[in-house]
Parts: sequence; C-alpha cells; structure tokens
Amino acid sequence: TSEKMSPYENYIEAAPLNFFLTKVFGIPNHYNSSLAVGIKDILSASMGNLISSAQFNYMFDIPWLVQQYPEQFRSKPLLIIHGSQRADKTTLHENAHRYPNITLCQAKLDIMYGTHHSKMMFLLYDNGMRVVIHTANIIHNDWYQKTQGVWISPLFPKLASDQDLSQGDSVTQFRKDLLEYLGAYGTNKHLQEWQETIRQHDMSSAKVFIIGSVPGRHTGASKMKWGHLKLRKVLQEHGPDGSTVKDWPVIGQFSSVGSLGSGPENWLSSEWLESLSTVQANGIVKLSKPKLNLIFPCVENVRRSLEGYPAGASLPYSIKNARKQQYFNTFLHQWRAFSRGRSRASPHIKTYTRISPDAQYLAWFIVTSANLSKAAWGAYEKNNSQLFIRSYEIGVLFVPSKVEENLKLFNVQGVDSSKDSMLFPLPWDVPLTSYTQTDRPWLWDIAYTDKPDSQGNMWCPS
Ligand SMILES: O=C(O)c1ccc(Nc2c(-c3ccccc3O)nc3ccccn23)cc1C(=O)O
Repeated sequence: TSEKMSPYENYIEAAPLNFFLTKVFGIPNHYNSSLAVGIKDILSASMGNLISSAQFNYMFDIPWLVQQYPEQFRSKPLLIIHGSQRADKTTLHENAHRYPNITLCQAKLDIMYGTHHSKMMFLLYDNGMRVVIHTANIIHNDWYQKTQGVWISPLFPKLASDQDLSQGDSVTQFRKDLLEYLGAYGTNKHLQEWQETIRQHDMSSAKVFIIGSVPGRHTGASKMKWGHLKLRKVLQEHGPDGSTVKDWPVIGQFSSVGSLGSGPENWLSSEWLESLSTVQANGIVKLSKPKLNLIFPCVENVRRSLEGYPAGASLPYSIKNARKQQYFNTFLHQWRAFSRGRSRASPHIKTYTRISPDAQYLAWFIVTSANLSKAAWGAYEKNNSQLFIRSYEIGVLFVPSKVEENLKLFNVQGVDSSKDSMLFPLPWDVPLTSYTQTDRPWLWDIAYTDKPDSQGNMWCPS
C-alpha cells in the first residue's frame, strides 16, 4: 500500500505503463515531476538495495556513470557492455581501469557499420531485480536537456529455489525474448551469469514485448526474431484488427536517419511500412497501406532548442544521405512537445506508433534505441529469404490487450475517460506540425551561419 512504499517507489508503481521521459534541466518543474526520471532516480536506493548492475550502451563516460550511483553502491560489481573497437576500446579500458568493480564486455560487431546501440540496465537487488530499457547514452549531455525515453520494469521477485525455472514468464514472453537477445552476444562469462540471474527471477508482471535487433543475416526460424519482422510477427498475433485501424496513419519519430534507398519503394514504404502497418491476421483481404508520418527536427527546432545548434551533434543525419533521398522530406514533421514542456528539449528518444486520424487513440506504441535505418530495423535480402541487420538495438512494444485484458486501444488526450480506456503519455504533440515551406531537416555536417542559436552561436562543423 502506498504509505509503506517510499514516495518515489509509490510513484513508480503508480505509473501503470512504467514509461517515463528523462528530467530536463531548465524547464518548469511541473514537467519534471510527473512521469519523468533522472539517472540518479533510476539508480537510487529507493528502487532497491543494489547488489550488482549491468549497463548496455553505445557511449560511456565511466567516471560520470559511477557518480550517478548512490555512494554506497559505487563499489558494487558493474558490467559494461559496449561495442567499442580499436582506439575507442582502449580509451574505455583506460577510463575503467581504476574501478576494480567494473568489468568490460565487448559485443561482437563483425558486420561493417554496425553499432552496439542498445541502451539497457540490469539492476539486481537483495529482493529482486529490475530491467530498464531506454534511449540515453551514459554521458552527462544525454540526461541534461534532451527528450529521452525510459521504460522501468516492475520489481521482478526472485523465484523460490524449489520453483521450477520454467515459471516466471509473462503473457508477452518477456523473459524468453530477453534471454534470446542476450544469447545473441555469444559466450561471455559475465553475460552468462546475468542470463542465469534472469532465469532465477519471476518476470510474469512484464506487460511489454521486447523488440530487439542483433547483427546478422537472419533466415528460416530466426528471420522473424529480430528487427521489423519481429514487430510484424507480434502485430500479426497481438496487433489491432484490420477493421479498427483501417486508414490509421503510422508515425515514426527518431534522432538519426540512414540511407533509405533512392525511392520510398526501396524500403521505407515497402517492407518497413508493411511491418508497422501489420494487423491481426484473420484472413481479411490486404488492406490499403496507411499514410506514413515522420517526426525529425528541422533546423529551426535545433536552433531554438535549449542546447542550440550543439543539440545537432546528437542528430547525425548527413548531407551525403540526405542528398540521395529528397523524397524523405515529404514525410517530415517538426519536433513539438509543448504538452510535455519539451519543445526545446531536442529529441534523442525514438518512438513508433499507429494513431487514429483524430489523434485520440493509439493501437500500439514502441520506445526503442532504433533510428530510421536499415542497419537498425533490417532489410530483406535474397528475395526476402533473409533479414540483414547491422546493429544491436532494443526497445519495448506496448499493446493495449497485454497491458490490461479487454483493453483494445490507448487513448491519447484524456478525452475518452470512460472506464475501459487507458491514457498513454505521448512524448510529443498531436496533431503533428508540418515543416514550413522554408524548413529543412537538420543535417549535422553542414554550416548554419544565417541566424545564431539560442546560445548566440553559429554552427560550423569542421
Ligand atoms: O541514438 C542515436 O541517435 C545515435 C546515432 C548514431 C550513433 N553513432 C554513430 C555516429 C555518432 C553520432 C553522434 C555522436 C557520435 C557518433 O559516433 N556516427 C555514426 C555513423 C554511422 C553509424 C553510427 N554512427 C550513435 C547514436 C546513439 O546516441 O547511440
């Protein structure tokens, strides 16, 4: 009951979807008090008495990370899973060397241009464990003035030693899918110990699906395990029915864009949109493909942001790719998050959803590390017989019926307050805001010297 739990714990459990944004420095406190967490909140003793933890990520500032743990937890065993190679790996080892409790684990990246992009925490306490899946690097800037997403699991209790380990999975097979994702890293002693720890915990309270990506050319039974085909498989079995979402748009929101091909039919509006517009397979004839709306900051969104143009250092869309795919601009909408006080907190979160035309209902929602790229989501090869993925990614998919039985949709703007609906805290504003005639998507490798940014500076990348 609430009086027993610490105010913070009470607050976490009170958020039925466990989906938070990170606290932003420099916006009214109201927008940081509800459904917002900082890294110190996540690691705080009010979440549990930490025994050990693991941090999966792309970029790490190790001394800064250690300082984010409460003082009494700073010497607990910490496993860092990264994808750094060569000089970056050497730097990481130099920075970790002085912490005897820190062990480094390099995720294998045998495929060119692949990155270890997944952002996840394992937090083992004396009374259970939590899994946190999020979008922020382990550096100060990513937790300071950006919009980032965080899913914090409920506290997963340890299984009694006599309970057989086949117990303790959820209606979304969360634990099975998490173990399968970890299995893809191959044999690493420390990761295998965490797999054993996970097997010993009851994760039946997890209400989200895992949508992961691992590098490889996935065929046969593995083809639907990862990337956009995992999403397609989950939506075929547990997605909305075709009649409900006929003509509902798909929305993608991200902080980086890959090379998508010379036209929308190469990948974006074909295989990728087909997966995101998958409906429950019950024999209805193929529905018309829905409209696709994309959210990516324009130059003005970046210029006016709290950080100014430097926010664009985390929005790595290159002129080289942009030049090849002008059609991409026709899908674009501005970053606006007035409802969350974050219109000026540049987005590093990545979210994907299917929304009703009046923007009142959601059929499903994903928060993930995956940007809009073939590297992250995968691309068909060999006549659709294999899915080629370059990077590690992980995200969670919210499906109404798995969050609450008989719940068919999430509602968005608190209008439909009838009992059988659940409000979903969207990170960005609906209806979407189009680019103006003069707006251009932010590109990080060209100069902007017409107008100074919110800090009075210009942007002159070398
Ligand atoms: O989430 C994101 O939007 C994200 C996007 C890209 C990324 N890595 C990365 C970067 C880069 C970008 C920004 C600062 C440092 C960088 O190295 N340049 C390339 C080039 C090819 C492949 C990957 N590239 C890392 C993240 C991330 O924040 O994890």
